[in-house]
Amino acid sequence: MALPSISRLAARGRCLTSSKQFTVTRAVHNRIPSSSYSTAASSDNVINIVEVGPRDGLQNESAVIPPATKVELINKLGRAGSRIIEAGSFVSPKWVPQMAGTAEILKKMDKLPDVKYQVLVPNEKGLENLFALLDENPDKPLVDEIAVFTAATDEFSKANTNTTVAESLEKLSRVTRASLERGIQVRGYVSVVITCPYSGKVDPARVRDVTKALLDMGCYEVSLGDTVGTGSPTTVSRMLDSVMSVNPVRKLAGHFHDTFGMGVVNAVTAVDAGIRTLDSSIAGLGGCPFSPGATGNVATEDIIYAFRDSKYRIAGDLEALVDTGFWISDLLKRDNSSRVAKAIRARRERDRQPKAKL
Ligand SMILES: CC(C)(COP(=O)([O-])OP(=O)([O-])OC[C@H]1O[C@@H](n2cnc3c(N)ncnc32)[C@H](O)[C@@H]1OP(=O)([O-])[O-])[C@@H](O)C(=O)NCCC(=O)NCCSC(=O)C[C@@](C)(O)CC(=O)[O-]
Repeated sequence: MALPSISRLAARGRCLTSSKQFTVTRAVHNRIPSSSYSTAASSDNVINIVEVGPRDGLQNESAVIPPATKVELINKLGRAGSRIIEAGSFVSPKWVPQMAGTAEILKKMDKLPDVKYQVLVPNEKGLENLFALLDENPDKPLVDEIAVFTAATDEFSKANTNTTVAESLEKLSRVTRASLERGIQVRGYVSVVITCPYSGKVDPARVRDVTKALLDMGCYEVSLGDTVGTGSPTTVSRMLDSVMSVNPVRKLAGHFHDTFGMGVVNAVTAVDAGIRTLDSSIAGLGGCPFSPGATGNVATEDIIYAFRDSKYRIAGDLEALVDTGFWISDLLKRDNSSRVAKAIRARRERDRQPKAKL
């Protein structure tokens, strides 16, 4: 990916990132009673959560979800303390019909000043559509960043975006450059970092190299996706050792699906390895349309609970997030996949029972 101006643009992207550091206000703290939050992203004790529920969580739902519901979900998450929200995607509606209304959602959602909103963009067409929307709405900064995505295997990349990995990196370098030129920072995803649903076990060296290509083209961070959710602490550690041998850990994030119930332990493994950004989905919503059998992301509620009473600080009001998770699960008529949310609801019900007289 040796495009001449990429490293210069990457440097600009980094400056943008630091100029966008958010200031914590008393009002924000007041809204987040159950956990403290600092935006000092360099602090070793802060874990950032990227809430992917409105995008990764909803993209696989077969029933049409009205845009107003998606807007309300995004607003509820922001009010419950989520600080980075993936709000939708500018992918082809023929490929992922559920994401078709993203432009309308961005226009209608509340854009909270202390929340960073990102959208997924697969190619130049998607970026053109996003730029057209931004041009039509010059007074409202609708998004803070985009996310581009590729995979560690050609087989998955073909199924997901109709390109090989090499072709996709070439396309994404153009998308990244154009986005950075417009002052919009870019996050990258690598899918199938442990197992590919089409070709099996994935060589960690492939993940290492694709991650490096995304960082070299100017992504400020790369999220490592266990798309299928087969990872365990051993395989995740092995993959991270390889990726971290050439890529700075502070530019990596963990994105774990919970198919085998390993989402939380894999997230803890990633944090132990030095990663400080985790992707998760409210109520564990989700699944990738091109990863048959995979379930949703690890639940946001479970991640927040896992680090409670630890040295780490994570933004988010757990009780409000539990309410949001049950609200959306009930609307979608699906089971809430968060064990923590279920336990908290059971505790609330017990607390409501009249106490037996001694
Ligand atoms: C990349 C493409 C578009 C290539 O799809 P393609 O069919 O090869 O595209 P094309 O360039 O040949 O264009 C075909 C038609 O689609 C249109 N088109 C082309 N691009 C767009 C666009 N952006 N928005 C709207 N329309 C578009 C284009 O204009 C044309 O329209 P026509 O001339 O036939 O009327 C397609 O494969 C696609 O949209 N794939 C998206 C797949 C997807 O969204 N997957 C889920 C997200 S990734 C994920 O979930 C994993 C992640 C990130 O969460 C991490 C993890 O867990 O691993």
